[in-house]
Amino acid sequence: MGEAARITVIGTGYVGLVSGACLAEMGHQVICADQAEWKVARLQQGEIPIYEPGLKELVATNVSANRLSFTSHIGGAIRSSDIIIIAVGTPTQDNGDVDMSQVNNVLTCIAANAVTSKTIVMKSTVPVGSGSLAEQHLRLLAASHIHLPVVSNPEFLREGSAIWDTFHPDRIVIGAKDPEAGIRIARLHASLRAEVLHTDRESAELIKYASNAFLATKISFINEMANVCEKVGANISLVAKGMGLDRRIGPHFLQAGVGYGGSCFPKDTKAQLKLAQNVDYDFQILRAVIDVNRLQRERFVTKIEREVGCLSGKRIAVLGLAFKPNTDDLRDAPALDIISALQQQGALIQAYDPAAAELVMERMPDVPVFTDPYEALDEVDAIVITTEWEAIRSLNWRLVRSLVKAPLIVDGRNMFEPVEMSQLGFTYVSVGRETAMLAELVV
Ligand SMILES: NC(=O)c1ccc[n+]([C@@H]2O[C@H](COP(=O)([O-])OP(=O)(O)OC[C@H]3O[C@@H](n4cnc5c(N)ncnc54)[C@H](O)[C@@H]3O)[C@@H](O)[C@H]2O)c1
Ligand SMILES: O=c1ccn([C@@H]2O[C@H](COP(=O)(O)OP(=O)(O)O[C@H]3O[C@H](CO)[C@@H](O)[C@H](O)[C@H]3O)[C@@H](O)[C@H]2O)c(=O)[nH]1
Repeated sequence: MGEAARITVIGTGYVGLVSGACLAEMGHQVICADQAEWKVARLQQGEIPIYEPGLKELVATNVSANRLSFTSHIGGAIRSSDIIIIAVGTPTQDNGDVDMSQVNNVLTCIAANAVTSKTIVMKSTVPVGSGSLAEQHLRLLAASHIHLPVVSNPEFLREGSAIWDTFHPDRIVIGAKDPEAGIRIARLHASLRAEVLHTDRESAELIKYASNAFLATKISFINEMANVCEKVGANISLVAKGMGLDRRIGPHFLQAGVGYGGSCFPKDTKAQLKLAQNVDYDFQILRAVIDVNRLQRERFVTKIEREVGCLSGKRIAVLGLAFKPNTDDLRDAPALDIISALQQQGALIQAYDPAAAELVMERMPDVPVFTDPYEALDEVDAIVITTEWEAIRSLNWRLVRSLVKAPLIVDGRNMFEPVEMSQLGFTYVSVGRETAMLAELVV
């Protein structure tokens, strides 16, 4: 391992908490600071405010080893560290511009509290040029003898596998104007055997948006292919498999369904589109990616209507509410839009999610959410699957068949083999495989 560093991570959300705990595990001395006192209080009591597999254990181990602590006294945390990692939120505003207010508040706080020079790491996803603006902001506010170089070190972790991703990154991107600051940040990750790409700061900032935009493009592309499959009687699972075997394409992010959600792809694609507009460039592909993703949710609701008929008064079980499995994150979760659309047409929802139930009850108090999936399935006219949780895959589907009023499954994540579900007595409708299913049955 390289030398242990004294680090403060500001923002203890999905990224800050995971990064802080992982850096502590790598041997560094880490303070996680957040302005949300309730969050810090829970963390100090050993509770984890989010659901992320393995995080509770990782935090506990490093707190016990005195390498990790939590505070809401951000100034004190800044003063006692040499490296400050910014991991606060950068939501998109209604016009597509990135809301930098959380980052700017942190910068002001750093300038006010830095009595010695420190390296500032921008881990939040920020538009190109933000690192340069941040450095100017700090230079204006901090004492003149204090050196506060800003290094861009975008984060690529996925929720649900965030710890694995942090310890096994495909690459670590470091964008620095001050080469020594860049090397200092690269050294933090010396114990990981990962490729480190040193770039200028602007390129590093853009790599993050470009990566998310490209992954979102793959998803919208495969969803459009799925829509074509439905019209021509092909099976999108086989089409994706055949495409993915080409090493130039690769098998990942070709899972058709209700489209992408979450805290990143929706906001980062919109931000990138706006960023291009701001420099007078019309990023046409990205506009289509965003439109296709919105339409994919609407198409899915239409598909449910087509199968169920008039939705008024119909009981619908919606299985899986978080935007993806293994997280409780509901930010831009397709399930929530789909539930609202079904409710607008008079459907009576019975929802289930293994991790996000409590959060949904807070956010949508009129939606009954069950923690026992079988209760959600009782006497329903249709089952709608919106997130591919293992807990849903491993349900006793024979038992489910006996509980429901009508044996109809509309699967927005293509979780099952159509033939197997048909053999269990269900009418099974998924995305991009409907006609292919009929063909298989005929054979
Ligand atoms: N969630 C992901 O999977 C992911 C992955 C890669 C990158 N990112 C990027 O990382 C950044 C953080 O995302 P997140 O999902 O962790 O956000 P989040 O909303 O979960 O967490 C942000 C935290 O920052 C705290 N905060 C806000 N202003 C503060 C301030 N002035 N001082 C101290 N704390 C403050 C909030 O209380 C909150 O706990 C965003 O820019 C996001 O785009 C997110
Ligand atoms: O083939 C696929 C793959 C994903 N999805 C959906 O896409 C969304 C995002 O999934 P995923 O990328 O696994 O999760 P995130 O945690 O949002 O991670 C993305 O966003 C993060 C925040 O920027 C980045 O750090 C990650 O690299 C990037 O994968 C989810 O709704 C998935 O259901 C699909 O519909 N089809």
